[in-house]
Amino acid sequence: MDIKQFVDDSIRNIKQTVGDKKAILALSGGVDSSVCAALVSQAIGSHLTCVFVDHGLMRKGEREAVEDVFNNEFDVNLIVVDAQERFMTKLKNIEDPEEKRKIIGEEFIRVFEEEQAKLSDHDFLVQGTIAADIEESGKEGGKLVKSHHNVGGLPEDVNFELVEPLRELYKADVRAAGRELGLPEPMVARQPFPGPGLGVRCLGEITEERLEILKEADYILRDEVAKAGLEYDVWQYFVAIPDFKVVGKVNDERAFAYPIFIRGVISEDAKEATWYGFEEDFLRRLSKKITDQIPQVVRVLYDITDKPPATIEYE
Ligand SMILES: Nc1ncnc2c1ncn2[C@@H]1O[C@H](COP(=O)(O)OP(=O)(O)OP(=O)(O)O)[C@@H](O)[C@H]1O
Repeated sequence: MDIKQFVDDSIRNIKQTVGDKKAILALSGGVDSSVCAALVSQAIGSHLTCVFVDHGLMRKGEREAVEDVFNNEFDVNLIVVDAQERFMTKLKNIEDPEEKRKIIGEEFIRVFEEEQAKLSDHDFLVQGTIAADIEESGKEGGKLVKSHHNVGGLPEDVNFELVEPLRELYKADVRAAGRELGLPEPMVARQPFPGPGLGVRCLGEITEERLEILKEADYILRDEVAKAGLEYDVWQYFVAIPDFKVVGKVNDERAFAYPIFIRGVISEDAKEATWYGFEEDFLRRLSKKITDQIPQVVRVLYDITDKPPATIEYE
């Protein structure tokens, strides 16, 4: 595919469709919605309003990266909604993974609807639907493995006209379009990240304490992977934290603190995955750094399970 041509044609089409009206887009900081935002902004500039919902379940630095790029590099109207407390309140005492996903998805839609209600002069809704999304949703009779978190779930009575400029693209082309539009490489090359964010990596009930530990450990892992130049070798790598403690020994004293799980996999399409074999030195360095920098972690476990029988994520 000629990406430059695609970008030019899309910008022209979007200009024609939206004209001098306004459009709204839910921006997650993920590849699809970011590329969509960049593309549409080239066509209609600040007539595009991007709503980024900070539910507190993003990785460390992600909100700042989105703010930096879309406030400074692109001419869009960016609204960042601080919704951490709202989400934490809804998620209190909820342990079941499916219920957690459902609550996060529903609450996201509610927040988005509230923002959209304030923008009554916006006639278009831009969605980062890509070819694979359409193929996936077209499949009949698939068993529910995980409930889906998507703006596709927005209620039907919303009076918007849809704009979906990426419908015909596969992921590699979406990334290429992002590069063509000048999005920063970390945003364009971002590894797959679950819709409910870190909510499904903070196992069982989500607590602020464990969420913080998770964010720090995940930050260290990403930093080490980047330093080792492995970002493009490992398909997905992340940390999960369970909701139980284990015994350790810190400064010659018994400690009762958290273990964390590290997972790294390679995969083509997430349907199957093989665990990634990090070098021993890498794992030693990582484990030491995490336990040195995060006193609440006394054990680092590396997951050596393929999918199947495991899934990539833990919940
Ligand atoms: N925290 C959020 N703030 C704003 N929009 C969001 C948020 N989370 C999800 N969305 C919206 O919901 C869509 C679907 O979310 P999902 O997590 O399934 O991502 P996706 O299909 O991989 O797309 P993306 O790459 O844009 O994240 C996103 O494209 C985005 O429009």
